[in-house]
Amino acid sequence: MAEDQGNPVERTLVLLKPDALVRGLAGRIITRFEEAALKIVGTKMKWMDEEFTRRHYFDLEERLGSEVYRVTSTFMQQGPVIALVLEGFDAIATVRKIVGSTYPNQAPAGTVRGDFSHYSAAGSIASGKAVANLVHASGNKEEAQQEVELWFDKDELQDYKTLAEVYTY
Ligand SMILES: Nc1ncnc2c1ncn2[C@@H]1O[C@H](COP(=O)(O)OP(=O)(O)OP(=O)(O)O)[C@@H](O)[C@H]1O
Repeated sequence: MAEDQGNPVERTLVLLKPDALVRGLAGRIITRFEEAALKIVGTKMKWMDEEFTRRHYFDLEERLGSEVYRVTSTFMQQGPVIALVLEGFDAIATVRKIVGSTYPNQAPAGTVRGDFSHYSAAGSIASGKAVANLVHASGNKEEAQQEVELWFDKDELQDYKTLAEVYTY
């Protein structure tokens, strides 16, 4: 895969957050990405600690304040996460579209967050909790590159062809 009408092949990072795993939704969420012909090129399971959470969400405190950072950091360390690197045309925007907006109560039906969750920022922060929104997905090119590098060594990423690439593109 090189380019599709000007759309470049991109790699993006997805985390299935602890709420996705404890609810047994990992397989169903991964299926949504596979159904959209996104290719899994890297995967691992990790229980994040404070230091790694800070590295992943390095700008969250500055962007959204210390309370949001505190609840999000606690939430992300409640259980293991599954990290995926997905590859495809326009993968960064495509994955964000499949995932839906940050606050599940605003995410349309048909998106992962809209279908499997319903929390709002206001309700969550009022009860001292993070927005349990099941997935993290890189927001833009720069973030995707930083996050893939943070989570994966080069030799942990695989190069192979899917049937869609062989037969469709
Ligand atoms: N107001 C809030 N109250 C509680 N938790 C919040 C709030 N805003 C954001 N969060 C948590 O912080 C995470 C990071 O927020 P960010 O603005 O980066 O959204 P996002 O890019 O959609 O989410 P993510 O980075 O997890 O993909 C959110 O996914 C959510 O879990």
